[in-house]
Amino acid sequence: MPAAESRPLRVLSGSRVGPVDAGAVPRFAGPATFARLPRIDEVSDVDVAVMGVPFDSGVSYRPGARFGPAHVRESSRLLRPYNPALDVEPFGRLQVVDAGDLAVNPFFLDDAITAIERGAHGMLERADRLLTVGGDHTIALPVLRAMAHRHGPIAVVHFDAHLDTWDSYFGAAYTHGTPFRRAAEEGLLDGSGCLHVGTRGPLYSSKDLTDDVELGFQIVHSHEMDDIGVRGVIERIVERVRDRPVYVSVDIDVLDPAFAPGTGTPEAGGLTSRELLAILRSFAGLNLVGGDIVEVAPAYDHAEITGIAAAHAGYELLSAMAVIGRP
Ligand SMILES: N=C(N)NCCCC(=O)O
Ligand SMILES: [Zn+2]
Ligand SMILES: [Zn+2]
Repeated sequence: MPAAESRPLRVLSGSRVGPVDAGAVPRFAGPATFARLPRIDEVSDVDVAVMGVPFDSGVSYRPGARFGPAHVRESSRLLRPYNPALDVEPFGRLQVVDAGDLAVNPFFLDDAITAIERGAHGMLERADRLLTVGGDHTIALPVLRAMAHRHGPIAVVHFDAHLDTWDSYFGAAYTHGTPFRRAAEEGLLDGSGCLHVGTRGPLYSSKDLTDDVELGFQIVHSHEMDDIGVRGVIERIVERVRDRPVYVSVDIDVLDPAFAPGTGTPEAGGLTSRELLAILRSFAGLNLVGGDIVEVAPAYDHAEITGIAAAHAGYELLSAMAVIGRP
């Protein structure tokens, strides 16, 4: 191994600029980008952009997901270039960049939603695929608008303890509990290809479930993990999504609070991080066009447990995209 001073500071692979080399610059040094990837202004071509959306004005309970993007970046410093589970170097296959944070209005929610849609739209003109890091789940609606603009109505695999197809809260239509109802109403979703995974906990009434079906969703409940296992869940997803363009929305509260305490609306009885990562990894066979990781609220996190789970979820999604993009 050459002395640190003579080594390039980044892992390079052909024309791709990868993460800062942890053998040259200690991984705890320097400003955080996702997985220590280059900033978008440091490269010319972009395959996948990771973009922060620090916004939590749509929450119904604990606030704090506005600090999610910075926390997930900090918690992603230990990710390494090679993913043995998929036998892929995601950042060698694809040019992945950190596109920084969108600056959105924390006081006027309508303004914020417009800005997020515009920001996602602009990013998709530069990058083939977009992974956003929230932020509360409200942000999925404007991102889906940008995705549907590009791909047409889209299949959504939605990991969450919650349905997020509720109608309104205190008369407000745009909240973190309503993005997928609005998306269905706006015709953004392919109603024959959507499903929730990890749903659990008390609802407001049984009508929540009948409404949800009418909006085009199937459900793989959290407790079904015990009966059908990871393989069974993957089969259910693949059967539903098939070769449709698919958007993967990961609300970190899909994990049990033991694996993700740092979130705003925690529910007992969730997935393990191992289960979630295995399912995300399997998406290497799908037509994955984008995704989000939302609801990380660092004030309730300890030892970066939630941040690390979110960082690894992002890494598996990027790895799956890299396998799909393989020549
Ligand atoms: N999207 C998240 N995390 N939560 C939605 C919960 C809405 C509710 O409390 O009814
Ligand atoms: Zn949610
Ligand atoms: Zn949730």
